Amino acid sequence: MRRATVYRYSLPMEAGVVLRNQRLKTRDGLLVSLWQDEKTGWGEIAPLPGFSAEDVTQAQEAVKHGLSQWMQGASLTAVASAFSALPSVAFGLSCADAELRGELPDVLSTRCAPLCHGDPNELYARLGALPGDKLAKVKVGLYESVGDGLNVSMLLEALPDLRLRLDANRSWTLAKSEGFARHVAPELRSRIVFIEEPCQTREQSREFARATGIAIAWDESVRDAGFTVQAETGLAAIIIKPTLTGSLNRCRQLISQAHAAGLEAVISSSIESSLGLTQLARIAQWLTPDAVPGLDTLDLMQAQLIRRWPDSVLPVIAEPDLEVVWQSQ
Ligand SMILES: O=C(O)CCC(=O)C1=CC=C[C@@H](O)[C@@H]1C(=O)O
Ligand SMILES: [Mg+2]
Repeated sequence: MRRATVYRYSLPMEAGVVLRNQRLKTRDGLLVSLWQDEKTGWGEIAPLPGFSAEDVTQAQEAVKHGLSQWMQGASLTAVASAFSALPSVAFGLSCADAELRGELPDVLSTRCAPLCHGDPNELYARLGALPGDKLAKVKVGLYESVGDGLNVSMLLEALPDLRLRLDANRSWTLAKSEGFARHVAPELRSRIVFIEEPCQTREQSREFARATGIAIAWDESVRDAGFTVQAETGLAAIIIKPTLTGSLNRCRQLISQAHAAGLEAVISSSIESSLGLTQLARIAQWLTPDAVPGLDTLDLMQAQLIRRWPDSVLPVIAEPDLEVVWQSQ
């Protein structure tokens, strides 16, 4: 016996969440809940506006189609993998599949690299209180690159055991990236674990790494057509955002390729709800246990969905309060 339900959600975001120049007032997506032989599996399908090619309506049509095939006996692993052109659908269905098959371990560590923002005193206190290896992430490239350099230096000087990941989202010209580096003393640079996509082109980012000795990581590039995982001088990591990438199998393939090339593979959020984030934390613990994932995005939302992120005080919306948009017969 098989049963499937698809829910649609719309979660209010904190005011001021801006993604690629677009204000995100609500985070909209789908949840699937599957049942087979006394087992349940959940998955979240949440195309990210400005990043995903598909939108929620397209995803919903595809999910209904895929789940109808599953109801008729198709393997969900195969159904999920067939949606390579709709990565959010492939990822969500493959998570539900992995839960149904008992493949996705339950162990959940909430350790992730905190995103640095807000009042500097509060931030220093928060970072100072991080247990063990202190690793955090700073977004750069939104304002003047010189200011970014000064800010990053201040943080590294204030907390001598802090290491930082930076993310510029391809926003700098080479000249701007040089402006940043000029204000980060060479002795501080080794504590920048990497900077994600500093420049507008990959070639400029490589040049930045060569000129400054600061390691880089590919994020957007991983989703570019024709991208292949390769070791390169100055390249430390690839960032994998499963909702934008595809099925768990596709993510596992990228992770293995990265590890074989001596690169770190970092699982990162595409601003999923607490349900998707807890699954990403479990995936990270399972497939990339040595890399701290980038999952500090729950507080951008005003509520959690179905499963609670340990320690979060945000209210949780339960299953009966969700809108059902499709159910198997
Ligand atoms: O990677 C993380 O630590 C958190 C996720 C994160 O930074 C992002 C998620 C989604 C869209 C982006 O604005 C941003 C990124 O650029 O990596
Ligand atoms: Mg990034």
